[in-house]
Amino acid sequence: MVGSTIVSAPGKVLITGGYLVLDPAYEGTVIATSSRFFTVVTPSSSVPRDTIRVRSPQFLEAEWNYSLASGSDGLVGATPSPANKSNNKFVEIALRETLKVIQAIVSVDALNDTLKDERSERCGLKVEIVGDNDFYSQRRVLDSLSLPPNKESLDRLPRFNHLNTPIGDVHKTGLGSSAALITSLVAALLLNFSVIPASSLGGNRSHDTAANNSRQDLDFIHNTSQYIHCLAQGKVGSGFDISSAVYGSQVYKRFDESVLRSLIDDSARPVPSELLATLRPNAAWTSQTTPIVLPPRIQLLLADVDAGSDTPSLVGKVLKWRTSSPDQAREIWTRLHDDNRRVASLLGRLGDLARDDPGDYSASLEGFATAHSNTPGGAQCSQVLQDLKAAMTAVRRGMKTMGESASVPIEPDEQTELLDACCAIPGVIGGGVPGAGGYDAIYVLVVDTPDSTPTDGPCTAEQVRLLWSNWKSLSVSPLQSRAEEGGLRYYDSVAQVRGLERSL
Ligand SMILES: Nc1ncnc2c1ncn2[C@@H]1O[C@H](COP(=O)(O)OP(=O)(O)O)[C@@H](O)[C@H]1O
Ligand SMILES: C[C@@](O)(CCOP(=O)(O)OP(=O)(O)O)CC(=O)O
Repeated sequence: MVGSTIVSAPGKVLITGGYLVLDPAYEGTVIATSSRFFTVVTPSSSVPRDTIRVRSPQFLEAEWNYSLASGSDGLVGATPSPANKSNNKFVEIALRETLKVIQAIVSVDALNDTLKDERSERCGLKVEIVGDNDFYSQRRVLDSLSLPPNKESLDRLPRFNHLNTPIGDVHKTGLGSSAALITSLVAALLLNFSVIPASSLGGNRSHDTAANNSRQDLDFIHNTSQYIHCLAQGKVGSGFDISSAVYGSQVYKRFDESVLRSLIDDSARPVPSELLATLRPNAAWTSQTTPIVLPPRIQLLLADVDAGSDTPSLVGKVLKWRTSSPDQAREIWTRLHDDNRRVASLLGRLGDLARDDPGDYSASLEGFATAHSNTPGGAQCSQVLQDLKAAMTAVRRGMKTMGESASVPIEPDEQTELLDACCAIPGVIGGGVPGAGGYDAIYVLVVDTPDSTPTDGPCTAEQVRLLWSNWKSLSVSPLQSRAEEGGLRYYDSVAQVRGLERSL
């Protein structure tokens, strides 16, 4: 096969369920973002034969070569070249383990046949990886251009902007770069070596059409990506990030970690047939995903507060406290569980109301956004909006209580002050600290005003962004991401992705 295989996977925002989702008894609601990671895989004569060359053109010193050679077991493995200037553990493990999985399905001859250029001569494999700007803090870039950290400045940056730094020095924003990277890379490799047909990924698909694509193939990509991500991270997390990268926005319940435990703990590293037996979709994978879509005209806003909390250390402390104070923890978990479920179910209810009576829905949103209780809107819809606001406030309170009880800054006071100010703006439904919380980021759900609607002043989203740019006690920088429902996507050519050709 000659030509590029291009796959993208979205980032994530866990709006409810932080910490709870680590336990299979509880779920989390995760929203996939419009910000995506793209992997482009091309058999190419510009790369020496028996070599995989990976480049991340947004970073300095970000080229890694891997030599392909058959080991004593007859399997083709990928070994990092000693000339590489740095390691990339996530990429290295993804290449090594995906190649193993591929060879459990296709012969070495078939694998080598794929590595041919347009003249049918043996060649190497070029792998290019880029992520949307939101995955990395752009503050330093904006500073160097003397631009303030606001939406207008970010809109001026090219897509897949070069960060002028090695990957290890970049500040992350919490959208889950490694999960989106691994998922897009694993999928692109499985497609390139014809283990999975491109049709299983679809194009701009919604959850409905995804159902028509091969769920089994998506599940296989999911299981393989979960395994590789756990191996690279050195732990089995809840996996909500990989799940949303594959299937899109959803209510997620984790898999039982025993399905991966022996593969991760096996220092001898499993052989391809063992890997395949576990990673092929089977009943041991117990995760549950229920697609979720934000209701029409409800917009997700995100901001990075650039203090960067360390998720593993927060998680360790919270889980330790949960074990040492089981009764108090159970009470908090139970209450949060109810409030989290209420948020998901009210979002679904709003979506139903929008479908059943769009006029009434719009009027209710207008009333909510302008805080005019006399705006003609359906009583039912207005009530659901108020209930959603109350449920989101309760979730915030629960997360704050969890943090205070475990002596961990899940929603630190500085964030509380900021979120309270956001939530006081008419049209803001609620907000919170995504995922594990800390000083990382905040999210806010707002009523969106259609461009065609004449407004007296700035719309809710603009008012929120104005608040952020004038906020003094924390440096708050907006992100550009919107909520999206979709997961993995396949593209026929780089021209289908705005800014991709220029960035490579
Ligand atoms: N553009 C990229 N190209 C290659 N590898 C990347 C890229 N962005 C991130 N990574 C990999 O992901 C790692 C970051 O993973 P992690 O610390 O888990 O962050 P996150 O919380 O964003 O997932 C980096 O060290 C690097 O190995
Ligand atoms: C605590 C958690 O439940 C949620 C963490 O969510 P984040 O979005 O904060 O995660 P990182 O990408 O690792 O920063 C841990 C988990 O579910 O694995």
